[in-house]
Amino acid sequence: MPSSSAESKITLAKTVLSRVGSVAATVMLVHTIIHNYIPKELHAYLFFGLKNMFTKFSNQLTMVIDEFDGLVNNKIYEAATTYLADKLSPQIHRLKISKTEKEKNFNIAMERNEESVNFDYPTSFETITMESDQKVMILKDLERFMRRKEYYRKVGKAWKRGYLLFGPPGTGKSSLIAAIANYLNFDIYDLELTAVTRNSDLRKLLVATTNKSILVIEDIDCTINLKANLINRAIYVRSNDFHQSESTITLSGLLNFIDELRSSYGNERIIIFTTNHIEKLDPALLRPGRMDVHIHMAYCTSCGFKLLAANYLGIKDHKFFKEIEELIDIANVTPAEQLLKEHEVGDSLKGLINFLHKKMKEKEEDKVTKVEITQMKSVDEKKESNGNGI
Ligand SMILES: Nc1ncnc2c1ncn2[C@@H]1O[C@H](COP(=O)(O)OP(=O)(O)OP(=O)(O)O)[C@@H](O)[C@H]1O
Repeated sequence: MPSSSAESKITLAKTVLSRVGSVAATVMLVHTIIHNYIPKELHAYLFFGLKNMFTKFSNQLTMVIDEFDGLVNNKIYEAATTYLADKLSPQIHRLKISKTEKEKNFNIAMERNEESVNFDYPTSFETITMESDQKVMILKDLERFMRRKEYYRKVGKAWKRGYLLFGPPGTGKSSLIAAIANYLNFDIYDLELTAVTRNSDLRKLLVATTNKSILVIEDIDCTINLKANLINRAIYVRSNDFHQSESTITLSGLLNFIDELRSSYGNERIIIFTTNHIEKLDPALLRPGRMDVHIHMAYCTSCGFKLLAANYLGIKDHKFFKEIEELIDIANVTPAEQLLKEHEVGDSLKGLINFLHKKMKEKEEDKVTKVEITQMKSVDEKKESNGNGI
């Protein structure tokens, strides 16, 4: 026979289940009434009211202080981080704050739930492999730019410089940006344009950046639809409407952004665009005054390989060098990553030789496929023209 305490537990469980059932039925009924009898336009207000009613019973209040207000820095966030800087470690991203009626102070509890990101990027001009003439040219240009504050003021131009880095993937464009930042001791602002939806937000972004900064827009050809934007640009210029609401960043918005950057005086700023396809860019973007210096990052040459081997492996010569140098000039590759795959110098170089042979084979196969496609096309065209001729 069940004991009386077991019986009371079963009764309690039944009561709880029946209450849950009736609450669920009520919720369903309310939901159906709202959807069937109340105009759609009033739904949002009604749900807002219900939500407010229920949150009155909650014992939690979530206060969110965002780092940015839109794209501009939020001063409250800055004040909060300054205040908390000496109280918290950088790994802490969530705080629980409480104060009971009897206590005088606020209690702050910490939650560790996010990884910190290491922004220490050790690339320098010493570790970048590129033609030495090109490296010297870039360094001279940067130094001249830094020296010329007075000159820019005198000629009435803003103290800015635009660089375009172009070349195949993996040829060191991002590494060169890091090297420039390290050399000048500038901050890098990586502008993720796909996250910016309006031209006006670009302007806010510009205001939010500090001096001594490098604004980077990577893969510019992929970021904005240049064809669509050419059309947008025409509309923009014709209507001369600076307040039109675009849903995406347009080429005209981007050009205005660069021009505004170039006309704001005082602070030294560098803007760098990168692309794997320079031929896709609008000439308006490339002209001097917008992009002053165009830097071609090419595939590694035998000379570049020697520099890379000296930097990465600490060697100036090796029995495998001859074979590598012969292959590398025709293989069109970027071998930096390959050299770091193995611990032993010999293994690294052997790995690179295998990689170069593989690339050469792929190139040959690619060539054969292309020839076959061209032959098939010409046969088809012949057939078509014969057919038409009948
Ligand atoms: N010229 C180079 N000198 C030194 N390291 C290089 C060079 N080119 C590539 N690397 C190395 O190869 C890797 C890829 O380079 P990086 O990301 O800079 O290329 P990228 O041109 O920006 O590529 P993507 O166009 O795909 O963004 C990095 O680890 C980098 O250190």
